Amino acid sequence: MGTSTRRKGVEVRALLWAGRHPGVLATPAAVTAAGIQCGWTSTGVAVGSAVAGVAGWYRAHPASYDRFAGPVLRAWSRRWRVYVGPRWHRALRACELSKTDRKTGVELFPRIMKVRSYSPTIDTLHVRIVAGQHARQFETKLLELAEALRVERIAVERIKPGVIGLVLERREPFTEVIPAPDLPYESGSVDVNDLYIGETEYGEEWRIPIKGKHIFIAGATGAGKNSVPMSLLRGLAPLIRDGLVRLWVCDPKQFEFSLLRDICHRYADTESSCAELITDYVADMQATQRAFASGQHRRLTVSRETPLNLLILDELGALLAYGDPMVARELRRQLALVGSQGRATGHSMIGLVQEPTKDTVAIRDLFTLRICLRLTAAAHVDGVLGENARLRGALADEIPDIPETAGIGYVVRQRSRVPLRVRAAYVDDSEVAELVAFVTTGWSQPNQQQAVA
Ligand SMILES: Nc1ncnc2c1ncn2[C@@H]1O[C@H](COP(=O)(O)OP(=O)(O)OP(=O)(O)O)[C@@H](O)[C@H]1O
Repeated sequence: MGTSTRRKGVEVRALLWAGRHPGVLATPAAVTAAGIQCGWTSTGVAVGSAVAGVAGWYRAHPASYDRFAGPVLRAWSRRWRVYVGPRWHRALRACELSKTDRKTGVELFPRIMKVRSYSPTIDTLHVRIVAGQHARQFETKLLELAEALRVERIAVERIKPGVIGLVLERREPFTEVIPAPDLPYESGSVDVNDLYIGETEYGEEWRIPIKGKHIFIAGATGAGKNSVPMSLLRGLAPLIRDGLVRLWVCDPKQFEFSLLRDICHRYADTESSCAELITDYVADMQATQRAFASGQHRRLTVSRETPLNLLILDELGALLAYGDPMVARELRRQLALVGSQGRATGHSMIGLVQEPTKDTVAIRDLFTLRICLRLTAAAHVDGVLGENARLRGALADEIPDIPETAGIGYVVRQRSRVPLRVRAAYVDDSEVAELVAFVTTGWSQPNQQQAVA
C-alpha cells in the first residue's frame, strides 16, 4: 500500500469519473430507454416540450426564471463549456497550482467538485485541492489565475479541510447607477435592522442593520462614500420625521452633509463645535444608561423616549488629526466609549474616512460593519476590511478611478470572511432635498400621505 509506482488503471479512472458525473451517462441512457420503451416519437415530443417549456419560462417570467432556473442551467452550461478538464488543467499548470506525484510521476490537479453560478457575472467553484496544498497558495496566485481563466478577478475561501471555494468575477457586475431608495411613509414599515443601501454583485439587495451597529466607510475622494449614509437616511426618513431617530452630524468639510442641517438634532462644522457635539453625544448616551439602570426603561425599544441616535462623522481622519493632541486623544476616548457602550442604548455612529491611515485604522475595530470603496493604496484595504481581505479578492485599490465606478466597493461577509462587491444607490442633491422636505413638512398626515401615495 502506498509504495507502487503504477497509477490506477484507465478503466478504473473512467468508472470513478462516471460515478462523479452520473448525469453524463444517465441522461442519454434515460432518453434511449424511453425511446425503446415508449417509442421515439413520443420521447422526442416529451424532450421537445420540456425544452420549449423552459424557453417559454425564460421569455414569459424573467423574475422567477432568473431566480430558480437561471443559476442551475447557467452553472451546468459553464461547467461543461468553461471549466472542462483540459482548459482548467492548462490554467492551473500555467499558474503552478498542479503537483506531480513523486512516485508515479502523474500530474495531480485540484478537482472541481461543484460549480455554482449565482449571478450572470459570478461563478463559484468548490475545488478539492491536492494533498500538500492550502488555500494560501491560491491566494498568492489569484491575479495569474484570473488572467489564465480570462476573468476580471478571483477571490478564494477555505470551505473545509481539503476544499476551497473560488469566486470568479467574470466582468464588472455594476454597469449602471442604482437609483436612490424610495422614501417609506410609515415608521412602522421600516426595519432598522434591514435597510436598503444598494445591490450586491449577486444582483441581490444590499441591506444593512443600523440599530446597535457602528459603520466605517473608507474611500478615496470621489469614491462615493456619501451615498451610503444618504441611502440609509432615506430609508430612515419617517423615523427621523417622527422623532424616533435623531441625527448628530459632524461636518468639518461643510459640503454634502450641510444639506441635512435642517433635519439634524445637532449639527457642527468647526473643530470646536464638533468636539462639543461629540462630548454631548457621549453625555446623552450615559444619561440613557442611567435611565436604563434606574429601571425607567427596561430595554431598548425605539420610541420617542428612547430614540435611536446616529452620530455621523464626516472626515473622521481629519477630526482625529486635529492640531491639539489632547483634543484628538479625548476624541478617541469618546469614540471608544460609543463603540463599546452605544449598542445597549441605541447610540450608533457612522465614520467616513478618505485615507485609512494609522489614526483611523487604530479605531477601526470599534466599528462593527466596515465598507471599503475605491482606495488609492493596496496596503490600506486590509486596514479597513481586516487581514487578508485583499488576498481574498477585495481589490478596492484596483477599482478604476473614474466617475462610472463611484459607489462600488466591498464588505466582508461575517461568517465566511469572503469579500462581497457591492454598489450603493446614488442619492443626488435633489433627492437629499426631497428627504429634508419629507422630514420637515411631516408628510405623515393621512391626507398628505394619500396625496403622496
Ligand atoms: N453610488 C453612486 N453611484 C453612482 N455615482 C455616484 C455614487 N456616489 C457618488 N457618485 C458620483 O461620484 C461623485 C463623487 O461622490 P461623493 O462626493 O459622494 O464622493 P466622496 O467619496 O464623498 O468624495 P469626497 O470624500 O471628496 O467627498 C458624485 O458627485 C456623483 O457624481
